[in-house]
Amino acid sequence: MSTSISARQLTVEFPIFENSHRSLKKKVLHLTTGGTIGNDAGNHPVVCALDALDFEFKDGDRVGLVGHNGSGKTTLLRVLSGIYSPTRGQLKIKGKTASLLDVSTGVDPDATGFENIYLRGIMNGFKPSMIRSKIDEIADFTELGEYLNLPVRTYSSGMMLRLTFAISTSIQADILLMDEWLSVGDADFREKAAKRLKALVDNASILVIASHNPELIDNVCNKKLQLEHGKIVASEVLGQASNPAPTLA
Ligand SMILES: Nc1ncnc2c1ncn2[C@@H]1O[C@H](COP(=O)(O)OP(=O)(O)OP(=O)(O)O)[C@@H](O)[C@H]1O
Repeated sequence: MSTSISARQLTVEFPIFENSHRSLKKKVLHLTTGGTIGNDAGNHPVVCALDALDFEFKDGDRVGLVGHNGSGKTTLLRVLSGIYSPTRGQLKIKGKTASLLDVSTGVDPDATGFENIYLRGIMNGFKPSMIRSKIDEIADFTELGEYLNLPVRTYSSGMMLRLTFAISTSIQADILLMDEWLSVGDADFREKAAKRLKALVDNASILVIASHNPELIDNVCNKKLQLEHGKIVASEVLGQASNPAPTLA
């Protein structure tokens, strides 16, 4: 089965629970950032974060989402990952999706590192036997040793990132979703993490990444979609992506 993502008139609106929305609307009307403030069919105020998007991504696509703050990049990644449902329109996804958005979401601070590896596997729908087969590899990659037997609330932020990065990148998927290129840990770990991430990206059929770094988009992507106020305002085919682990500022 070939991997693909197809959107027709894909729209995501967020209701605004705010009494003074009329004055709010006036205030934000002239801002250059953010989705458009309007009303839904029931005349309730909403932010239109994605406004009737049409696009098609196929095998081999490395899509870079660019645009100003609040233009809708994260909302698009979240709707592709299933965190949000479209308010209107259609979204058809063929293939298994892995999301590297919000990698720390769902971590239980009172559970140990090992238990968190297991819990995340269950949340991702894996059978216990499958999780057990991956645990050693994930544990080795973190280099956290005996700390994996301690509750993660005792971890430093760098240790926590090692764990969540190792867990999130242990799943092979057809479609990979990223909000900026992940870069974690101290110098040695960062190099190791970059290799692991590159392997994951290379093996995915489709990559969709949002970034404010033009160099990253040029290095990694072969398509660029520019969003403004929740709409696609430009779509560009880039040169052949060389797909290296990018150097980040
Ligand atoms: N949960 C939410 N509730 C209400 N409005 C939201 C919510 N999430 C996003 N928005 C609005 O949707 C619009 C798009 O936001 P989004 O986070 O997708 O932008 P972005 O392009 O990822 O921005 P950035 O580059 O700053 O990360 C913005 O106007 C934002 O205020």
